Amino acid sequence: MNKKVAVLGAGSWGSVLANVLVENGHQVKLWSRDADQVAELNQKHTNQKYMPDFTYQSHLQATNDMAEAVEGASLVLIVIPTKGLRSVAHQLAAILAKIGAKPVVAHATKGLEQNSYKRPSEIIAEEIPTANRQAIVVLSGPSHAESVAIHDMTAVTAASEDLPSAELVQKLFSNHYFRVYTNNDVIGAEFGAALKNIISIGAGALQGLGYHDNARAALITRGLAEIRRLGVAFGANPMTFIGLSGVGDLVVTATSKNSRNWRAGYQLGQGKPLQDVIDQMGMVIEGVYTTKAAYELAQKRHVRMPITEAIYRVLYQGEDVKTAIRTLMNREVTSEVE
Ligand SMILES: NC(=O)C1=CN([C@@H]2O[C@H](COP(=O)(O)OP(=O)(O)OC[C@H]3O[C@@H](n4cnc5c(N)ncnc54)[C@H](O)[C@@H]3O)[C@@H](O)[C@H]2O)C=CC1
Ligand SMILES: O=C(CO)COP(=O)(O)O
Repeated sequence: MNKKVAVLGAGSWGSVLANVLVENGHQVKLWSRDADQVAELNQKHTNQKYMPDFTYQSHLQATNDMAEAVEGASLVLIVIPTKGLRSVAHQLAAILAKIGAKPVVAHATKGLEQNSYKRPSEIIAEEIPTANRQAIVVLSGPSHAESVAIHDMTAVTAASEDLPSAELVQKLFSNHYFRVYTNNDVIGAEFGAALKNIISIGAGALQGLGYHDNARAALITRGLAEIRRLGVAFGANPMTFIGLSGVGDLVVTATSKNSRNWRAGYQLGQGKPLQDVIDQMGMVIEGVYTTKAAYELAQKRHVRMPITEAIYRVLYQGEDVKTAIRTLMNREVTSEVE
């Protein structure tokens, strides 16, 4: 089954996912807004800013023209940071309406929109009318671009309310190193994906301060408890949080130096100012923004998220990381299961 696929966003994850599809024999057009990056991808098959030292398949074609990328595609996969997702979905909607196309639209974005607290699939659903798309599919799970690029064994989830659409994504992506499961819990998949970024910052900060294995395990486990609480409050299936898009993604990002969120947390733990961390990363640190959205959402819904609250105080109220940890540990003791 050879299909035409458009991938919108040529950062580390979009470009590597596009490369997987090319390796699977599909015709892929990778769109980027950056003309220089497109030229580099087409001429040298590299993407130095986002995937230094990696060489892409020579059949991977990049373009600066979104309409050219989308023409004839059965699947359009959007891999843009949450902040830019709405504007890209808006541009895509205009093109789909103009050419009268109706592809499956998937995304691999992990975050919540500032102020609206919308999940990525909600943003896409608002921007692209059903006349111009099939169901929306969420591609999520433990998957650092750097590991997928070197064919590390990877398992992820394609979540959609529409099983055939999830199965299309599953079929297009699955191969000997990349295994895709389906799931119908879009809400759970998206909350797990967004909120693990917050805990990953915390895990990095602990390591930056010199804490060890027990501290990391405690943070991951109690972090998962509050991720689940918020997700379930919005209708997620609790079981999703023990799956790939839940604990799976949490473990990979809270234990890996490949994680931008972990690296950001590590530097914060070592005392570097947040703005310097953001400026020097050169890639999106979704957790910085998701922390604010999740904190506000939890306050509105009266969901307890003590770790998220602590990280919010560090990122947005200038609290010292050590003080935040002390406050967390000195809270009144409680039952594990609530
Ligand atoms: N890097 C990874 O290993 C993984 C990343 N993700 C998620 O995928 C999403 C994208 O992440 P990365 O590829 O890592 O980001 P990145 O920082 O490497 O690249 C982002 C890309 O999006 C483009 N972009 C940003 N705003 C835009 C806008 N308004 N219009 C057009 N293009 C825009 C940038 O030019 C860049 O090409 C994030 O939500 C991230 O959490 C998910 C799984 C793995
Ligand atoms: O979501 C990811 C891996 O599954 C990527 O995490 P980072 O954004 O922390 O790099």
